[in-house]
Amino acid sequence: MIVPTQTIMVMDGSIGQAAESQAKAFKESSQFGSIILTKMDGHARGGGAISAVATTKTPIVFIGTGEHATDLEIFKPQSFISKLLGIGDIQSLIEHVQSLNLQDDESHKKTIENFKEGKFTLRDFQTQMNNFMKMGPLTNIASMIPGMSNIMSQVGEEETSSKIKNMIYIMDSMTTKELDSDGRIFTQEPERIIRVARGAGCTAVEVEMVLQQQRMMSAMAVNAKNMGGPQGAPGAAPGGNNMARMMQQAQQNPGFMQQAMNMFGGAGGAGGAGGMPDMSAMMNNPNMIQQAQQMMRQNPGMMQQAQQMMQNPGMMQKMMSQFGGMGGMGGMGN
Ligand SMILES: Nc1nc2c(ncn2[C@@H]2O[C@H](COP(=O)(O)OP(=O)(O)OP(=O)(O)O)[C@@H](O)[C@H]2O)c(=O)[nH]1
Repeated sequence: MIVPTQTIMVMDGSIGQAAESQAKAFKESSQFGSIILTKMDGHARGGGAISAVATTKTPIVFIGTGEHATDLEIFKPQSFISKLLGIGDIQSLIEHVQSLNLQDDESHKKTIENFKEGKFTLRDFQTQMNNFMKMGPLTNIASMIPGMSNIMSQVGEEETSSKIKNMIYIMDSMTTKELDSDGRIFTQEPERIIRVARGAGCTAVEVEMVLQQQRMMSAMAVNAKNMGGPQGAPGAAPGGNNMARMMQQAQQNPGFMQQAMNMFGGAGGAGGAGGMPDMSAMMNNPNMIQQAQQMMRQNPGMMQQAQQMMQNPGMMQKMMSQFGGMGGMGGMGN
């Protein structure tokens, strides 16, 4: 004979307002002592659970975030409410980024250094993409960032992560010399693009997309440097406080995230997941978001141009055929 010491009600996070009546009925029949709210990894935000908790006066103890037994997390009211209100879960994001210990990562340090000097090489791009993949399932990350979960739901986890992986394969197929360059070497010797495409098992256009994105990032780096900015301030090492400050800024202006994502392609178009490297850089460089914001304010045309470029495959081809004389996106930000 089993004598349970604790009865738990497991409730699907997507149940909505039916949560109240269901919880009430269960409470009356089985007097449960706590609640587990499942499927919080999906689109559901679990708003109905609030009324379930209120009517039954029973706490939520865990949330389910996946299909495995290990995908149970301790329920954190603050995170839950932030997500419910769509303002992102800054605290979890900070903890997550900190848990990666990027400040001890040599290539990450080098990227930050380069960026401060107004440089952003293909290797920096590769580092950023790899870091982004290290952060775990993208939908989990997206749900922590204000305004980003909507965008992710348009593009989809699988599509986004496979695009990022493709970009990584492309950069993995580059030589040391190419990676450490600003990318112009590909403009001067276009046959390199063909070689990389063959190595990565993709088309030359896809390689050119990667190069184009790196050019945009590098234009940002140049702009950031020209504008000066506070990055030279002593103690401005990437870390908790700066992170918090940076994310606060993002939170105050959630539209910016969306703009940034749109700028690099958003849904549709071969540029699809292009927003990712940018997001990653922003998350890892506390000053970047500020500077990017400033830059876009000063140069609103850039955003439009970039958007058009990414959404128009014909334009890509035209650019491809013009290789030689092309200053590319890099010139645009100046
Ligand atoms: N993504 C995700 N899937 C979940 C979560 N919790 C449960 N699932 C999946 O949802 C499906 C249904 O889960 P069950 O535990 O069988 O649900 P149940 O309420 O006992 O179902 P019945 O016995 O049919 O009433 C399974 O495929 C689970 O793996 C979660 O938190 N996230």
